[in-house]
Amino acid sequence: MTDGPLLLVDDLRVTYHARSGDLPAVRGVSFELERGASLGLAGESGCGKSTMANAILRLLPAGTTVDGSVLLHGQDVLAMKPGALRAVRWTEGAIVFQGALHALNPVQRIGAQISEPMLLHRTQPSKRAAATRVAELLEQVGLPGDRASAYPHQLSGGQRQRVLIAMALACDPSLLIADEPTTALDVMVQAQVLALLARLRVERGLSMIFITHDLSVLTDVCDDLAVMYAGRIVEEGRSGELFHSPRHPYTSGLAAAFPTIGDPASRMNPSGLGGDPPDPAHLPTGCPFHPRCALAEDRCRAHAPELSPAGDARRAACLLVEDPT
Ligand SMILES: Nc1ncnc2c1ncn2[C@@H]1O[C@H](COP(=O)(O)OP(=O)(O)OP(=O)(O)O)[C@@H](O)[C@H]1O
Repeated sequence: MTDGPLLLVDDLRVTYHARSGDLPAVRGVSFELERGASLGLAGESGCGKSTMANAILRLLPAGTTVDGSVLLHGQDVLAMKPGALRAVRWTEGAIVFQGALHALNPVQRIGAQISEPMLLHRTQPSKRAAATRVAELLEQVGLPGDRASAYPHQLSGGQRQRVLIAMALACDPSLLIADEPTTALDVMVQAQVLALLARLRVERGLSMIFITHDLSVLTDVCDDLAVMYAGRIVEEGRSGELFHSPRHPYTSGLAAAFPTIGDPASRMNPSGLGGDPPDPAHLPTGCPFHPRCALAEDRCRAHAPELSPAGDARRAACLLVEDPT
C-alpha cells in the first residue's frame, strides 16, 4: 500500500495488430483516480473506452502492443509477471463487463460462478465458507441468497447484471471498472443497477470507473468525467460542471445527443453530433474532431491540441479553448 492515487495511468497507448494493419485504439491517455473516487468515461462506440479498461487489468488479446504505465497501488500492472498479475485481478481490480448473458457460463449455477474467484484466490478457506459469502453477496446486490442455485437463463437481464457485480465484488477489490454495465437493460432496470453501483461504492469505499457512451447517466453517479475521442481524453472535469458547461465542442455534442434522465423536457437530439467517429487507422490531420466540428478553423486542421497534465481540475484538448482569439 502506498500514498498517492489508487490508480495512475500515464501515457497509455494500445495498438491492435489486425490483418488490415495496425490500429492505434488508445493514443496517450493519462489520468488519476483517488481512493474512493469515481470517474465516468464517456465517448462514442469505438473511441477506445473498453480497450483502455481492459489494458488497466491487462485483459487484452495476446500480441496487442501496450505502452505507458498503469500504477495500481503504486505497482505497474504493465510491467508485472504473470503470477503477480493473476494476484491483482479480482483482488485489487475487477471489471463488470457489458452483456451479462455472454459473460456468464450458461451451464454453471451462478453460486459456483461467484465463488470461483474466491476459491482461486483463496480469499475464503473452504467451499462452505465461499457459499456463505455468495449468499451475502447476492443479498448485497439485491437478490435473494437462495438464487445461488439458479442457472443464468433462469434470471432476468437485470438480475444477471447484478450477479456479475456480485462476482466482481467477491474478492473485495479496491477498484471496480463497470464497462457499459447497463447497456442491454431497459431504462428502469438501468437506473436500479446504477443506483446499486453508487450505493456499493459508498458502502465499500470502492474506487470506480464507469464506462458508457451516454454521458447523461454518468452525472449522478460519478465525481469526475472524462470524455474520449479517437483514443484520447479530450475533456476532463468535475461531473456536473463538465456536463452542464462543456468546453470541448465534442462534449457539447455528446451531451446534447442524449436526453437527461429525470428531465422529461429533454429529447434525443440527433443533431447533437453529425457524422461518424474517425477510423482509428486513418485519423484526420490536426484535431481528429475537426471534420465534425461546427467551430473548426484552419488551425484546427493543422495542429493537434494537447490536454493539460493529469491532475489539473479541468482539462480540454481544443485549440479554441486554449486560445479563443
Ligand atoms: N481485439 C481487437 N482487435 C482489433 N481491433 C480491436 C479489438 N478490440 C477493439 N478493436 C478496435 O479498437 C477500437 C476501439 O475499440 P473499443 O472497443 O475499445 O472502443 P469502445 O469505445 O469501448 O467502443 P464500444 O462502446 O463499442 O465498446 C475500435 O476501432 C475497435 O474496432
